[in-house]
Amino acid sequence: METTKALEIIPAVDIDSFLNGTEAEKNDVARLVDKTNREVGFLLITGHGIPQEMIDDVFAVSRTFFEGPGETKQAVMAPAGEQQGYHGLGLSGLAAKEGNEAPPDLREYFMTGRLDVSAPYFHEGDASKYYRPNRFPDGMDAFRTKIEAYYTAVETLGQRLMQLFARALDVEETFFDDKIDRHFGILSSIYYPAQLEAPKPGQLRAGAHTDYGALTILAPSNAPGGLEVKDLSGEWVSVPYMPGAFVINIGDMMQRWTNQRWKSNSHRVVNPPEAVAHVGPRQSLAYFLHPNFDTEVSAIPGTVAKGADPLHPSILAGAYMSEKEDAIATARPKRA
Ligand SMILES: O=C(O)CCC(=O)C(=O)O
Ligand SMILES: [Fe+2]
Repeated sequence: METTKALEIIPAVDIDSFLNGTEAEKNDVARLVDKTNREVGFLLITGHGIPQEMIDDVFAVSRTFFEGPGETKQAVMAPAGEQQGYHGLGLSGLAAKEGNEAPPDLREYFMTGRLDVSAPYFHEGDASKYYRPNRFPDGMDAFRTKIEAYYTAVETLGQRLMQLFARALDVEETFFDDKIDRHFGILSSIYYPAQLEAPKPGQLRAGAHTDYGALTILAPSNAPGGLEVKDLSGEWVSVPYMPGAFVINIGDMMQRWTNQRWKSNSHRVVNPPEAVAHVGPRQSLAYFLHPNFDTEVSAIPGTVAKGADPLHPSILAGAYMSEKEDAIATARPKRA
């Protein structure tokens, strides 16, 4: 499908007019966001204020890490059941979350959580499960500083996007503020290697899945073998690459929060065409915004019709996450 057609399904929104605009401009952006989130749950945003150079720096330090010595990666491996740290090639598959049998995804990734988890809140009760300390490789200072700077930038953008979402949902713009001020958002720097051998039948760079947080801020790179999302008729559409734009999508928790008014849509990362598969890797940066672990996710006022019951019971964000993680753990794909 050509880009213009794809942009009708997944529109590009300049959010500068929300961040710095008049009331009328803010409302225009909010209306468009509401429409898109109802229909496809994916949009592109420009005017977000994060310089391309900052994104490119994270791609560069990440590439050095992923293409560097195996020992460096092993040393910061995330232990089973933990997110922070390195996740090796062929160890996990996103399709498993949906209960689908599939060979492991053709990707490796490095995950960074909240930068400062020293306050007591992050250690009370179950909390420490969601707020683990980060695991950075020794002697790679640029890797750490570039990732941390980017984490802070997308963390702030995520908070502003939640304000935009609140406006789009016709609640106070600050509605989500105290529900995400101690979020357990996590940044994944993902590396999809060049494919020197053909993938196994059914094997993808990332199998079809939905994200489970509130929203995802994705910085893709312009390499063949990219992101696809389901359109209204259930056909896969390539998400267009637009320099400087982020892809924003709704996760399962936001779908629940909006009583399914907004769609947490299925997406996947396909393999590159065979002729260019060996040429190089694809990289992306995905920041998953998860609310505070003790935030109650229940239908937002106005999303349930008069006299109707909410479609889902209320659930704590942390408990919801654990449920999903357990489902993945029991459905781990077979090693290729
Ligand atoms: O790399 C991408 O473009 C998307 C990755 C993704 O969907 C995920 O990690 O949840
Ligand atoms: Fe995803």
